Amino acid sequence: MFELSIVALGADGDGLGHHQNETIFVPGALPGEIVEVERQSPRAAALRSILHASPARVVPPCPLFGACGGCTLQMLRLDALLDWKADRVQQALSEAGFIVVPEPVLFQTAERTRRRLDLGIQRVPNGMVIGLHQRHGPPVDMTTCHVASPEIVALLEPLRLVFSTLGALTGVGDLQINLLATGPDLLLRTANEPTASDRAKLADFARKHSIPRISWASSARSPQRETLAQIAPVNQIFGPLTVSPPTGAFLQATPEGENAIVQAVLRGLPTLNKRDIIIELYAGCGTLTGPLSQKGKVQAYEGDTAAATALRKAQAGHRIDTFNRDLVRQPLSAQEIAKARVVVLDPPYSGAGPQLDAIAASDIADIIYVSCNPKALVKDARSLNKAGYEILDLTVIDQFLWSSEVETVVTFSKDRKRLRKRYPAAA
Ligand SMILES: C[S@@+](CC[C@H](N)C(=O)[O-])C[C@H]1O[C@@H](n2cnc3c(N)ncnc32)[C@H](O)[C@@H]1O
Repeated sequence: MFELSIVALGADGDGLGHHQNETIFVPGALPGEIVEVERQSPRAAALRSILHASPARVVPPCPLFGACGGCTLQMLRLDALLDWKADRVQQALSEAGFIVVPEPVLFQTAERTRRRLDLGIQRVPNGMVIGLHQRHGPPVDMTTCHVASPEIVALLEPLRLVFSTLGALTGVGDLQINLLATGPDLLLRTANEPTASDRAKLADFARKHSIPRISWASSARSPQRETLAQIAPVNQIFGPLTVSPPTGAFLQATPEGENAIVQAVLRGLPTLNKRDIIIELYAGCGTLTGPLSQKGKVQAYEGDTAAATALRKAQAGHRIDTFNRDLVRQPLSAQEIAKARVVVLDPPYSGAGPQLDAIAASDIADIIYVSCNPKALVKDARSLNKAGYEILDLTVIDQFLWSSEVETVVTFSKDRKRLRKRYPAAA
């Protein structure tokens, strides 16, 4: 056991201190605290007692705190959490080489509004556990939750009961819940295929609880999905678009978080006329495509075939052309990009990879980048910095309360007029 001064939070939200020239991570400790810890591994220690507490420390509101892996930062005041997320993003952009990083517009989602959850399922001797996984451990039964929408939490007990009767669920499984405009859309993953009796039970369950669709996929992460029951249409609204998303589709975590992202993207657009082309990369089912189509002609690119098909089906009558294209194997070339007035991209966690090089080389004036990973943002933003772009607008969004996840919308520009207007003192 030894004493440690916590000087910062690491990228995963663990307290970070230095001991005998080594950096040690302490889950549960906050910057400014002096703590007593016990070493668990060369780089990690367990918090044993707090000798001096941070003024930002609060009593975690959820009784599952400490067991459930979902809200590891619930001991931190929410405003301090948002400040930490904003600092991380600003530091990431400085690290990428930007000398001027504007103060971000900040947004934090409300409690109990999460509409998308990936839960673990585990059969136990006296029933079925459904919940978020412990850090590096099994799922913890989600008997209550301070982040998930109450509609989702209310469904968990009936799901435990029906799951405990399924032949396909002999051990562990996964459940993805997307709360769409039309109701909960469920995707169950198990190692074994559902039996005929499982299918009948889940169809009954769908009818009884007004669940529009329940689908199944193999735990082997196969892309193949099977609809077990569909009792009503499945839709989601993205601005002027009504899309029927495929089961398990990507959806922004909260409705307010989605709106904050959309508003930040629209704010980043240059003045457009009707003929101007907006190239949108990593479009998913159209979260941004719908609102963008009210501003210009959108060419939307998405790698997932099911998502691109759903978006294409919804595009009729709107200024949208959807393309199913893998942007790692076949990135848009600099010449293709140069046809647009602006590029909007919302890449996956790993960042934009080779696609970013072509964007940087295209010399397009304005780029709006939506990021869900500050580390990937550093790498991608560095290429844009080297290519001469500056930051016009920055928004930081916390839609994963009490976790280390953070979303960012950055508008990069080379348009001297826009930049002069934004930074008149520098002109
Ligand atoms: C963060 S999501 C954003 C989706 C959408 N913009 C939204 O807000 O709902 C990233 C998207 O990138 C897509 N994607 C991942 N890898 C890709 C690739 N190599 N090529 C094209 N799209 C890809 C995913 O299928 C997913 O829809």
